[in-house]
Amino acid sequence: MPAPRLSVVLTRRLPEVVETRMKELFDVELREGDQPMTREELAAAMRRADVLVPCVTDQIDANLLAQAGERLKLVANYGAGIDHIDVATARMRGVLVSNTPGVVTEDTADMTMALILAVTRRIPEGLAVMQAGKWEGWAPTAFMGGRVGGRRLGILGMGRIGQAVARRARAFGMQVHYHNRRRLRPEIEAEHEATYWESLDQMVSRMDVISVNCPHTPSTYHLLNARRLKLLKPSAVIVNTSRGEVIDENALTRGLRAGEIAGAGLDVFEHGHEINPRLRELPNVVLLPHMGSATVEGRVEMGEKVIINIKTFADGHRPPDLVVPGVM
Ligand SMILES: O=CC(=O)O
Repeated sequence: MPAPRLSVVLTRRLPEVVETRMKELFDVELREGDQPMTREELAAAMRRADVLVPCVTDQIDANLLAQAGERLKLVANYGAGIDHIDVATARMRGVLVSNTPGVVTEDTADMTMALILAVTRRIPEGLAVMQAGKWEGWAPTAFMGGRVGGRRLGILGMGRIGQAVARRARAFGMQVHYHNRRRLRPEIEAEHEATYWESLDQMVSRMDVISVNCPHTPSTYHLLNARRLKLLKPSAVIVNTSRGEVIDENALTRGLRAGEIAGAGLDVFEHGHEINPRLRELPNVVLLPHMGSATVEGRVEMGEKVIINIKTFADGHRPPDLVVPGVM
């Protein structure tokens, strides 16, 4: 007799091709609307599923895991970041967690570069003038931004995405610097022509652009706190396509308002989609709705990764993208 199909509950709508493939393979429960589940709905889903497929908008904390049913065996996250999942508690309760690394790398690095260009070249200001029908023609001193070529880029977190940003930045003529928990192997560092800074304080104080590309973990929470933000040159720009919690958003907002920081490009925020309203008022800030990995190709590949993780688990093996507590 074939083994019963796994019951898989999706907390959000996924691209259609992903949902269709999942329906062929598993006993899938799709979400009807595209609103995130409430906590009650999440708790109920975790009681009836063998596998839960959440994403960044779902907080899978110890409290919810304590309410999970006996049958919940795998949380197959749709996304690379797993800071919304209490992986250690899950593991203690015998629930595995997997994610979708790798497939978000290039798209997120593209978005990082787009933000660097948007802020330094004042693209949103130009767009606003055009959309308002207020352009009065070319002028020698209008919309002067800064040239990215020759600027020093400090990458905070030189993992897969940080290195993909480095490749792009060099193609734009930027000088690449980085800070990482561990220094890269010499041949990788040479490949990126990157300068390593052991001291984050020193790197922050010398860069023209800082790009946040490290995951959010207890040790990176507010890594760019009020004290470090004060070290930035007043001409410096910060971009963040990783997680908002790495920057103290209120301190950043104060610094931008006071002219102590020249600009920011933010795709992620400290409190999900609750954004410090003052950020929206600033002309030197480009805000995006967490769309770093949002390409059709990327979102389908993320779904394919989720499917491979579930299928491998269903076949009795360790999911290839198993998240090990404490390793991210
Ligand atoms: O933010 C997106 C992800 O974690 O994949």
